Amino acid sequence: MNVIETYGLEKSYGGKRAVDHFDMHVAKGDIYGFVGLNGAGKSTVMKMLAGLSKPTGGDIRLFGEDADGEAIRRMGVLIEAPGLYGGMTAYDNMMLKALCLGLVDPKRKVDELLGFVGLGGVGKKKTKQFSMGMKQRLGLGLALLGDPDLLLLDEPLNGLDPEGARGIRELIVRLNGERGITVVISSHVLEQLGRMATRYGVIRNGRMVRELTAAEVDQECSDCLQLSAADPTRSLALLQEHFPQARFQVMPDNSIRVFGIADAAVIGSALNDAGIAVQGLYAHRRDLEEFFVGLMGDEYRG
Ligand SMILES: Nc1ncnc2c1ncn2[C@@H]1O[C@H](COP(=O)(O)OP(=O)(O)OP(=O)(O)O)[C@@H](O)[C@H]1O
Repeated sequence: MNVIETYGLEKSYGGKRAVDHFDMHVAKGDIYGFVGLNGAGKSTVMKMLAGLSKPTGGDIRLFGEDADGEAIRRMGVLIEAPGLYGGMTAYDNMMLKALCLGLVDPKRKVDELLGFVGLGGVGKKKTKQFSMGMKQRLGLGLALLGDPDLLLLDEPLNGLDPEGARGIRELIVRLNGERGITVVISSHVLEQLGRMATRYGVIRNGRMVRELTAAEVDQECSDCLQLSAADPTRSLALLQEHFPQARFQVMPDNSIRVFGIADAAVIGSALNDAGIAVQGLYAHRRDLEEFFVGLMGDEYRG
């Protein structure tokens, strides 16, 4: 079952489309890594999903139904900086929200969640004295107060050092594994995202460029051979004909990446036999960052 589906979602600000014909699919149990360059539209999408901003077009379905107040209540949200009262303790911040939500046993819930996010021992310290990592942990605790089935986390790793980012990642993985919570997380920290995401969505200029599973990303990042040859167009046609089982990608500099053939010699000799001079042929490993930067930026040519 898909927990989130959007169809042709749009948001315009003063005639400019920030989100444009945007289709998204998040399955139950996913940790969905939502990636895009600055200004691509991630926060705008998150705000619409959370019911904080009204779409100017398209539809949102949550938990298989039209997005209404009931569906939104099943969601925990951490968008931009957590809204904390700096003069209050972590406990009081949590308690205030728990009371607003009308939780049955707020004290027990607040104690349990503060322990879960690793803030059980912060005592009387005011949140304005918290480190960035502590603030994000508390933001996560606040988002969890209503026992959500779905968490929307917009840049929860922003401003965190690697240790802080790892701590938040471990909490997200536990929430997903132990409590079955579906998570949508936007982040520029691709290295951390790569260690937890089960599915990815890539947004560029307000549009979904591609959705793919972690296994598909692994495959895209697999080893390949990179080839520079005198006549790239002819080389590509020839290789596609010779090696129908392989996959090819033409790069912006007209080099060709070859996936699915380990032996460089067979490629070299196929081109040499056709009289095409090979200028370079070497093994290349594409990492997660290179893959996503290619998809997010304008240079991607698929
Ligand atoms: N309230 C607003 N009024 C006008 N334009 C807006 C508003 N909110 C967002 N935008 C514009 O919409 C576009 C998408 O912004 P958004 O904040 O959703 O991007 P983002 O992918 O979250 O970027 P970042 O990673 O920098 O947070 C940008 O061009 C932004 O300037």
